[in-house]
Amino acid sequence: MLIKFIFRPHSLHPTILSLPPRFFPKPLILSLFSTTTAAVASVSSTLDHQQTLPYGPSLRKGHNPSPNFPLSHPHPSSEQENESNLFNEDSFTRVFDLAALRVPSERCFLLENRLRGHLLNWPRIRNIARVPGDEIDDDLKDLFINPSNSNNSDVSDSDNDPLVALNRRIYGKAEGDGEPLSPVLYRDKLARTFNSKGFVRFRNLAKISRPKKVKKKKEDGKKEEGGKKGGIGRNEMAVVEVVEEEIEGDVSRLLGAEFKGKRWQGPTRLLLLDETYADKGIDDMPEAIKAVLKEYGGDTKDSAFELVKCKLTLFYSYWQMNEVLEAMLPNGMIVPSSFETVGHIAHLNLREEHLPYKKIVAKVVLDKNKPKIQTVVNKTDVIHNDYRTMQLEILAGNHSLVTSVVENGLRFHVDLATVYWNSRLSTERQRLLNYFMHDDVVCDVFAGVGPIALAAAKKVKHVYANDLNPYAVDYLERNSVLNKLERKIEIFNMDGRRFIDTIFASQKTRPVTQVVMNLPNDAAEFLDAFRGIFRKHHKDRGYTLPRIHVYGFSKAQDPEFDFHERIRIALSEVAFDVEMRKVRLVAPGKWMLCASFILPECVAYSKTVSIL
Ligand SMILES: C[S@@+](CC[C@H](N)C(=O)[O-])C[C@H]1O[C@@H](n2cnc3c(N)ncnc32)[C@H](O)[C@@H]1O
Repeated sequence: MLIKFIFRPHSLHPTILSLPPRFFPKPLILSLFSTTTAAVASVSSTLDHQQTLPYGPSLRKGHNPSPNFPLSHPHPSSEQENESNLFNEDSFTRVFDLAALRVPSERCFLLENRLRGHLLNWPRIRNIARVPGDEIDDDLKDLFINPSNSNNSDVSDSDNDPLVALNRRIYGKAEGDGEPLSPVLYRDKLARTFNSKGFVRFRNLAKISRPKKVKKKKEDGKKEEGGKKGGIGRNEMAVVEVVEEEIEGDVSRLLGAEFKGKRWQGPTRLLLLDETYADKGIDDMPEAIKAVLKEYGGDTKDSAFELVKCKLTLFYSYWQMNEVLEAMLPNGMIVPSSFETVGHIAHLNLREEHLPYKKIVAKVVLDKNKPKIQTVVNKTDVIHNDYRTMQLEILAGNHSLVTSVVENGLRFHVDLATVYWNSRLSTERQRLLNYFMHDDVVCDVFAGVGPIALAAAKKVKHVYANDLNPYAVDYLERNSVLNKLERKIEIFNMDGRRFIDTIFASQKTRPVTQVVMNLPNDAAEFLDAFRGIFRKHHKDRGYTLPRIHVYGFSKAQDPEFDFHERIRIALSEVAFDVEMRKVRLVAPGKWMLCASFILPECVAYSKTVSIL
């Protein structure tokens, strides 16, 4: 699978960055800033520049709650660096001050529609936020909204107003408003006062009787992850908090966070307003918002509609790969923002200029693509060995290069250290498969771990597959068993030229109708092996001439013509039709091509053969 690579130079204005100075390599800091401290833009200077910043969330906006959080390893990664020490994730925490409408939960969707265009609308942030204290039990809600409905036997007869009764419980006062009881006595009193169903009504009271759960500290000291999927909540990528004054004698521990004395307003939600309204008062708000407040909120003291200030905190996990890299790589450097994947392995192709930052880049790629990606590698050299295996350096994650890939409905086990695999060719392989018919017999000369051979085996009558690399043959065998295709495929481990001779010379093999030669660097040069393959047969017996699909590279001005020429030379024959197709551009000016043709009769029955 290929994840698109977008190379684009980034140009963070240095004075508005609120990242610690050590994000930048020293020479750059010296050339761009008069002092290193200038690089640490203060919260106020960040805000000063916010007008010039792009709309939407950005690491250059908001403020870092701990701007001086030291980065343990500021500089380009060295070989010894431990992944967890490369940079401090807390440096990427940004707090944004916002305004929000606090509305009753049951109305939030209706109002979300009505206020469209005035809401925050940031990627991956829901406009409707839940905050601690926005929910209450339905039973409690009834009690507050319709006090007269209350049939709670715990409400003392003398207390006609259930709120007063509840207040008594909260403050633990004895009858006659005596001294507050100690929490222990108070709890004891509550326990005795309630019947067995009492705890059902006041679930939080039941909770406080239980010992508090000790949160497990993660080994690496990181914040806990998980929680509600895609939503906003603590320990996730973002959290919303309402900024409000402290209420004296916080009672939330007794009756749950949702009960906040007079401020309690039933189940509510926050509708996060557009960032441009952050500092505005009600009067400065657009008419649509004012209308909602007027219509539903008014001046009623108990109204749940209110304009509140809140803080939206975005953590390291919120930011996308390119945003994090942009902040860390030196100004002007092209940000590597995509990679190829093979199973759990992300395969980078870093440029020379990225190499000093390769570990940082790899860690970000890993962090941002977990759990699918478990290992990040970089290709260190061009492929130039016989087996076409890549020279890879493991940069982050687990060190296993054995992975499993699903292609064309088949599963392949591959070890990138010892065998060839290229996910970019999956479309081409699929195209080739469409060419094959049920009664075909396919011969794959350079089969690798079997992406073409096994997919063909699923469709055609029989397959002969070969590879020179013993590791590839081993995986090809395993993959044939894994996909339950071992009966339809025969596997060989020999040089391609010898394999062609073996298959066509043998009396035992079935007549081959399709030949695949996918070794683009030099497959055309193997074509001479087809000279005289039917030399021992009589032409009139009507042997099927196989269709050959051969791949090749060309850097020529006219790549099709160039490749055609090479095929003609290899077969020593000029008069035959070749279907030529450009597969893909593998490097600037270098094409991969596929030529398909029926082996000319004069070549197959030639009396002169190539020397093996
Ligand atoms: C480009 S890979 C293609 C593998 C497979 N067809 C695929 O699409 O993944 C070429 C394969 O040819 C094998 N090879 C290289 N030289 C060979 C030779 N002389 N004879 C047979 N196989 C060879 C390599 O080991 C490698 O697995």
